Amino acid sequence: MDGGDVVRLDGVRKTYRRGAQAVPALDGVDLGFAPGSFTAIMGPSGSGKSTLLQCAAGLDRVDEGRVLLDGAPLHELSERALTELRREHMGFVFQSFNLIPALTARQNVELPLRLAGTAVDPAVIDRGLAEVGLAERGDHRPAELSGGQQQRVAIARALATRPKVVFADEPTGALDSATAREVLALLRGVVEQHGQTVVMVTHDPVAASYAHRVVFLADGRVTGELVEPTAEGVALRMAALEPGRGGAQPC
Ligand SMILES: Nc1ncnc2c1ncn2[C@@H]1O[C@H](COP(=O)(O)OP(=O)(O)OP(=O)(O)O)[C@@H](O)[C@H]1O
Repeated sequence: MDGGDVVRLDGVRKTYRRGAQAVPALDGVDLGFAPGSFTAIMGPSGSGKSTLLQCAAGLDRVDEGRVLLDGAPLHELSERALTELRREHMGFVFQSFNLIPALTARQNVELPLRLAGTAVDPAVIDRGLAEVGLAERGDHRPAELSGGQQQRVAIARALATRPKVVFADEPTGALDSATAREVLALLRGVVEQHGQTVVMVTHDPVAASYAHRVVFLADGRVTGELVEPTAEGVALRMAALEPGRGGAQPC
């Protein structure tokens, strides 16, 4: 981690209120994502993974600390400036694809460019669809595509503006394992071919093994990381973070 990180979190704290109760979701997180890196965020349920992604993307405000995108402090920007910055420099991929049902695959991929007021070059959209293996499917609506194909459209859409960083929240959570592997290989390929930066939250050790690095969270803190992870190595770390989930422990 250094000053060249695309995204940096420094001393980030975030506490939610549930009635009179304070729920600390992030409890002093220092983390950087280097250009061209693919990072998986893992941890037990409630450990703060989604909150970390939301804060890193400026979708949620931090209580303490700083979030920097290419050195620009997100926490100091107005909502309007944040929205514009997200449109231009961030891509998002979700578990449930979040495509617009009434639009074709091509129109879905074009959407971030249109929202950002950028001219749409049909050749660029063709290339984007071809890159995700959907050159022939541009005119199909989401309902006419399989789950894996829909997620490929979502990846092409996330990359349309050539963003600095793509945030993926459980991108394979709704896919069968063979399709999930294809989508993950595609994501890793994108990182390697275009030097894109991807930050992915996942529960799945196999999904995490496609990343260059896995960061483990527990109780809102970073508890460790694995570089060039294997699925087995990740599963072992997760078992240590989730006592009682392995089945061997007495009830
Ligand atoms: N909007 C909210 N209001 C109140 N508490 C919240 C809110 N969002 C998250 N929390 C709490 O903050 C903590 C961290 O939640 P978060 O969703 O970031 O965890 P997570 O690791 O993504 O969990 P999961 O794997 O179950 O999705 C949890 O205790 C959660 O209940």
